[in-house]
Amino acid sequence: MAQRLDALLAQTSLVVSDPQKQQLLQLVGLLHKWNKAYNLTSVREPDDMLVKHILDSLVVSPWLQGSRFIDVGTGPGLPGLPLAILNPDKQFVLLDSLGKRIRFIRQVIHELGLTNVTPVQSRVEDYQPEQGFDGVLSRAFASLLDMLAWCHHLPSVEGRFLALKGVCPDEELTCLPAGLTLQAVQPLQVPELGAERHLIIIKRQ
Ligand SMILES: C[S@@+](CC[C@H](N)C(=O)[O-])C[C@H]1O[C@@H](n2cnc3c(N)ncnc32)[C@H](O)[C@@H]1O
Repeated sequence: MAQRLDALLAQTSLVVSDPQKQQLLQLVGLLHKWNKAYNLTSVREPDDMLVKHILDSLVVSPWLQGSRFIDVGTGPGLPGLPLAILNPDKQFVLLDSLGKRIRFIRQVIHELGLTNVTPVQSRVEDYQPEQGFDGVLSRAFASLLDMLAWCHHLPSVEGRFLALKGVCPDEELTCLPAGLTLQAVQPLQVPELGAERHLIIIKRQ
């Protein structure tokens, strides 16, 4: 599994230390183990998890600007946990409404010794942070327009939405809510995924 991770990372420009690789492999191990009882993801095989969950999350890292991020509808911590492992100098709130997913994230934090992750069990609409975030991350959470409606209170004045999507949601991009503007549609290359990925970056006007 370690060689497989190295081979995948070699197809990216990401710089990942040996301890970080170890933590990513531990995360896959825990996902695989807990998935049997908790049904955390439909991706069952560790090898598939490396591509579809770990690499698919890590490729967002170059677009993280700032120091405080929230991953809404994080499920079992995706993309938040891989990004937190790769960016120990940044803080990540991982939010989901389901208790069993937050319990899994707490276990990962404990076993990997992560100090930059805060799990929160809440519906995103009800969550009122003391401070806005530099980035609001989402993957497989909701339609773009629903996500923007439910999360409008989360970014700081300069903060941005970073939505990880498959095919670019062109139609939704033509009707963004007032006060928001499209900053970029960034195609992402996920090694060996064989599917389109895009990062939609939206900021305040
Ligand atoms: C399809 S899963 C995606 C999980 C993860 N982001 C991923 O990419 O694998 C969507 C997650 O959003 C959570 N969710 C749905 N509506 C929510 C809401 N209003 N507030 C918080 N979490 C929500 C669900 O509990 C679920 O874990």
